[in-house]
Amino acid sequence: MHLHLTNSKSRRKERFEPIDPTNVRLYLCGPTVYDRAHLGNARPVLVFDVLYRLLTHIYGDDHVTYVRNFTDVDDKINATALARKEAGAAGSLEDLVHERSNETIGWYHADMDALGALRPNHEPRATQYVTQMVEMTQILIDKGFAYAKDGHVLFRVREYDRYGALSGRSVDDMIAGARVEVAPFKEDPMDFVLWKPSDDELPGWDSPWGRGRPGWHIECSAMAKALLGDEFDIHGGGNDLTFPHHENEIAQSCCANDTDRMAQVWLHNEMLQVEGKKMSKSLGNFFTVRDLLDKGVPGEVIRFVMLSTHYRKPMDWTEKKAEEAATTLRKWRAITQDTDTGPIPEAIIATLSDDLNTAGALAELHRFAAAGDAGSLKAGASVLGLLDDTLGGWDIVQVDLSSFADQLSEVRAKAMETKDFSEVDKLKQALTDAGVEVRMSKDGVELVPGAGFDASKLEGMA
Ligand SMILES: Nc1ncnc2c1ncn2[C@@H]1O[C@H](COP(=O)(O)OP(=O)(O)OP(=O)(O)O)[C@@H](O)[C@H]1O
Ligand SMILES: [Zn+2]
Repeated sequence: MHLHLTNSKSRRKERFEPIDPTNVRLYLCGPTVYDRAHLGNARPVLVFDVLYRLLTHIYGDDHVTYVRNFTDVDDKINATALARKEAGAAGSLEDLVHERSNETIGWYHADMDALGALRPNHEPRATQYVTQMVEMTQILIDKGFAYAKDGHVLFRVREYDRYGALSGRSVDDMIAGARVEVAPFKEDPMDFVLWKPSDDELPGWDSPWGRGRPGWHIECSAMAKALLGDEFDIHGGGNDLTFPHHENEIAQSCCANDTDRMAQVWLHNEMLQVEGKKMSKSLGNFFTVRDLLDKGVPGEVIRFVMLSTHYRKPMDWTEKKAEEAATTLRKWRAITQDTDTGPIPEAIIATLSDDLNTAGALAELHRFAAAGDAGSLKAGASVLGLLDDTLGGWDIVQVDLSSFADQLSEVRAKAMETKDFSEVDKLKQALTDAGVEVRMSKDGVELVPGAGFDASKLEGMA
């Protein structure tokens, strides 16, 4: 059995052969740490988490190196720090910038942990690799691929004849379709920034081109090189990063390192959407992972919903999907409660090896559940990071809601006679507050625990 992945570079599903099977190397572009992650930001993390789990299963725990960076050089981080300083916060601006990044990284860890995403082997912060970024920029200048002008350093896109190969577009097409900035310090509007000057009061680093800071793209090229080498196996991110970010990473790395490729496989997830549009900060159509967790949706339910659509397809988050996931997980948790994990079923590995078919793997788990094969269910689920004892926020106490349904029927019957519905309303409210959906019809009362169901809120009421 072999792992196959769709390589964005060839636009084909290819058999995966690691460069070095004793050290399979992955890089995922991480978040810019200026604010809470929205649900869309969690998608690449969960896709890579399953990939990481699958690769460690195939090649061994100590034979996979997974790097995900933090971009902690950013105007919005600086803006928050400045606002805090102006509001009288203690410490230098530099301290406040650092404080903001640390705070956001803490949130990110808490949120992704709650989704059961394993921590990567390395989580470099851009600010720790500025020396390497300056070095790489200097190499590009020395080779004629970049030039310095007015405190800026720019990459000369027309010098790299393979530019555009990843997205399969010509430079001219890309210029036509992109918002490329024309600036007096650019030889060509297509050229992109490797280094730019920094204001005196903002964070900056000394460089041969004056005090400044790195551009976003060079950050990933330098961190990937430092931790994974000149060429590595799989590079990923959302497909919104293909152009220009990944195209620029390839240009920088290949030209600086004299290589034909940066990564052998480029893996891109499709977008999480809201009414047909990418969920994004700039469109304002987002909610955060924390919003959902705070509403009582267990991390495991979020994870299940995200994995129920193949990573190369766009998807929506819906309440209905969350309800269904919660129902399934509650059932599976009940089945596997006292079960020892069995051997990992081949069917799960085979399905995931077919381009990370997570939806297919969930269908396999449904089959194990239907057949009452609790050992395979638990073992198979572990590769997807599900049914894990460490996943919190999840009430697995099996409550019998039937006594509440009886109670509600009784009070309702009484209220029909007295015409005083206050007791009915009170009980209904208590159930709703505990995350139970109350359905009343003339045929009776039906109670359905929702994704945010919290059994502890019903204690002492029956
Ligand atoms: N709606 C989405 N669905 C799936 N992945 C997404 C979505 N939005 C962003 N991503 C991915 O999240 C990761 C982190 O991206 P980044 O920090 O640049 O996001 P951001 O700038 O906070 O988000 P936005 O794109 O909303 O402005 C990237 O891999 C990006 O491709
Ligand atoms: Zn990147």
